[in-house]
Amino acid sequence: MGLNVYAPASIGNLSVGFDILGAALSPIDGSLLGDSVSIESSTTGDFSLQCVGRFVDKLPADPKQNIIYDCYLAFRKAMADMGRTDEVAVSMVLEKHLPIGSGLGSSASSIVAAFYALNEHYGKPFSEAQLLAMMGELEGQISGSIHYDNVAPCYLGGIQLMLERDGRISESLPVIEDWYFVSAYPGISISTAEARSILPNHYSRADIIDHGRYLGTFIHALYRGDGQLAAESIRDVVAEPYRKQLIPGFDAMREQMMADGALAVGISGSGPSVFVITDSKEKAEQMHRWMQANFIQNDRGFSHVCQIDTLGTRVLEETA
Ligand SMILES: Nc1ncnc2c1ncn2[C@@H]1O[C@H](COP(=O)(O)OP(=O)(O)O)[C@@H](O)[C@H]1O
Ligand SMILES: N[C@@H](CCOP(=O)(O)O)C(=O)O
Repeated sequence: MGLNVYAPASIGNLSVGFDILGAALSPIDGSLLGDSVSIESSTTGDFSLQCVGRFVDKLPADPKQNIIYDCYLAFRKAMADMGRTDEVAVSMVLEKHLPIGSGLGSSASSIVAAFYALNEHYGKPFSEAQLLAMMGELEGQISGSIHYDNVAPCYLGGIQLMLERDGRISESLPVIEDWYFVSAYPGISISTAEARSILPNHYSRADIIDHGRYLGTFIHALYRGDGQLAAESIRDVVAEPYRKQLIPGFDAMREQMMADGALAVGISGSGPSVFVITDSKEKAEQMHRWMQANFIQNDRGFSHVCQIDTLGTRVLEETA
């Protein structure tokens, strides 16, 4: 029996919660914005990985350099640690729909889809919390330090707040139902590890106070269902001031979106994708068209009107 698992794109940080907030996204036109992984028992007895899809060309040529292979090794080791050593290997197919270094949680999407598929395939040996811990570790292997703000929303859906306590890595926050997100990827690549390395090691007291106030207000406003206050609190004093120069036209884009009635604008993850929040579908569609005409740099770029994906990672198809 085979399975096809889909893991949605995500916005790390949501501007106001560096490494501690993240949201999963679904395009409102029903298209899938995320990687998917198919899995079945290997007929040769060896592990195999085939990669297909629009953004496959920037993946490492050797399947054993793909993060999916590391997920497989980590999963097998964890099963061996629980005494399951005689399991049959698997054949996997990765459909790479998220560009690498896009700020849309591309590596997280592959990692989450792979672990979810492996767990389903081998009869769910691990709990949600155990899987999430493994996903975070693999994400940390890529970006240089463990951060759950992509893997958690990608896996669990919604807006996730990282608690990082034993057994409670992340918890869902309330979602503002009428928020539309325009998610625009300009078509160039930024390495997460490099975008982390340019950030300061220390911040001023004023920045720390602002950061605490904005994040606290954001979470308070979500629980009150006050979308206006929540959006006004989406301000980034930690990363955007340092990362925005890596994104061509960022300031002009922000100015235009605010003039067009955006509730909030920010960098998606470590960029170069950006997100815009509005409470009107019509405005979101107008902003999406502006992004297509003005922000996207080349034919690899794209823009989508999205809402929060509350489902998270799921099985799309089971085959006999
Ligand atoms: N399945 C995969 N998906 C994404 N990146 C992968 C995958 N396998 C290996 N990689 C490597 O991991 C790194 C991901 O870079 P990163 O900037 O963290 O991307 P993103 O921010 O999009 O997750 C790249 O060097 C890429 O070659
Ligand atoms: N919190 C991380 C998020 C990185 O997201 P990605 O989609 O760019 O991998 C960071 O800002 O470094």
